[in-house]
Amino acid sequence: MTADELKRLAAARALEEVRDGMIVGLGTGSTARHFVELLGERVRAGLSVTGIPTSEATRADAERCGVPLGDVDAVVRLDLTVDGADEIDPELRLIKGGGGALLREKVIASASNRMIVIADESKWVKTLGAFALPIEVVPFGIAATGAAVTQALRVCGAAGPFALRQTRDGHAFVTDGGHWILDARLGRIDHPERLAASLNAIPGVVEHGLFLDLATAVILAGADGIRFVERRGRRAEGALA
Ligand SMILES: O=C(CO)[C@H](O)[C@H](O)COP(=O)(O)O
Repeated sequence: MTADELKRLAAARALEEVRDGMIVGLGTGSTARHFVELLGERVRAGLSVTGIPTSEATRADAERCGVPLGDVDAVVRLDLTVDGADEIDPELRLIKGGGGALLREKVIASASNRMIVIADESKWVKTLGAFALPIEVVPFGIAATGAAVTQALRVCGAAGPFALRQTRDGHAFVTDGGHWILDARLGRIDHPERLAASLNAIPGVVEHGLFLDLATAVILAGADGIRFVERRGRRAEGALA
């Protein structure tokens, strides 16, 4: 099976968690897009849900698939968010933001009673950090913010180079919120909580791709089938080694 087929399998399993009347956060990326498409099929078959998209790209997908959308500015709490991830560790800590939607994804996940992450098994890692950590920053004062990020990474034992994310035509990639992204190639992140706190303390940093204590479950699709991993205590139950 291809990675894309595995992503669709994970998305299909997540659909089983959706109930009539739910307000559902719609993640961003190729795995989340499968979920939106499958949700659209269920809506056409009579399911009633209100979707809250985490990006303009997902909004367009949801509209194309006929998923009814709510007003994010009027929603206080969501029942469930289903989203993809770039890396997932055994404590269900995540790196997200490969698609550049980390800020809205985190806002929506934080306001959700449950966050289910859907992924093919290649996203499961023992230690976070092989995937470059996205750090969303305001363009204003970028040199000073960059220096503060360098210092934060060093203090947290995660020193590594970072680069401004660019579009194919060489311009700075601009997020839906009008910010830029620094992608930090750290190799491994031994202390994600410490690094998250240090980055959060930098005024020019809007958000970062470390999603800690947010995912309540992960649906991993692999060659051996689907694994539903739930986070009950510190370490997830049913986790891979
Ligand atoms: O965080 C994200 C977007 O900001 C995505 O969920 C993450 O990049 C995974 O993407 P994909 O499902 O395409 O592998």
